[in-house]
Amino acid sequence: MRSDGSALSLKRWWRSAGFAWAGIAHTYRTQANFRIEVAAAVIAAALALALQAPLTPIVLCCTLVLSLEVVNTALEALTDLASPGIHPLAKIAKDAAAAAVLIASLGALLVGLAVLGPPMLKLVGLHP
Ligand SMILES: Nc1ncnc2c1ncn2[C@@H]1O[C@H](COP(=O)(O)OP(=O)(O)OP(=O)(O)O)[C@@H](O)[C@H]1O
Repeated sequence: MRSDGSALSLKRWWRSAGFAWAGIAHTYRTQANFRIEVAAAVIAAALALALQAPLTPIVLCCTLVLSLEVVNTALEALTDLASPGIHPLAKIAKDAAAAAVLIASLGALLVGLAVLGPPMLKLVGLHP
C-alpha cells in the first residue's frame, strides 16, 4: 500500500519533470538570450573548476538568471495570449519581466568578476 503510494508519487514527479523539461526545451529553442546565458554559465563553471575558484556562487547566479529567463518566456507567452494587440499594461508586463532578467544578469556578472577575476589575474601574473 505504502510502496504503491510512493511509486505513484514518483510517477507524478517524473510526469511533472517531463512538462518542466518541455518548458526548458521551448525556451532554449525560441530564446537566443537563453542560449547565450547557457553558454555563459557553462564557461563560467568551467573557469571556476579550472581555476579552483568557488563554484557555489557561480552555480547560484547562473541558475537564478536561467530560471528568470524561463519565467520571462512564460510571462511573454501569457502577455501575448491576454493582449494580442498593443496595450500599455502588456508593455509594462513584458518590460518588467525583462528587467528582472537584466538585474539578475548584472548581479551574476559582478559575482563572476569578483570570484573569477582574482585567480585569472593571478594566472597572468598581474596579481600578488
Ligand atoms: N502587446 C504589447 N503591447 C505593448 N507593447 C508591447 C507589446 N508586446 C511587446 N511590446 C513591447 O515591445 C517590446 C518587444 O516585445 P517582444 O514581444 O518582441 O519581446 P522581446 O522582449 O523582444 O522578447 P523576445 O524577442 O525574446 O520575444 C517589449 O519589451 C515591449 O516593450
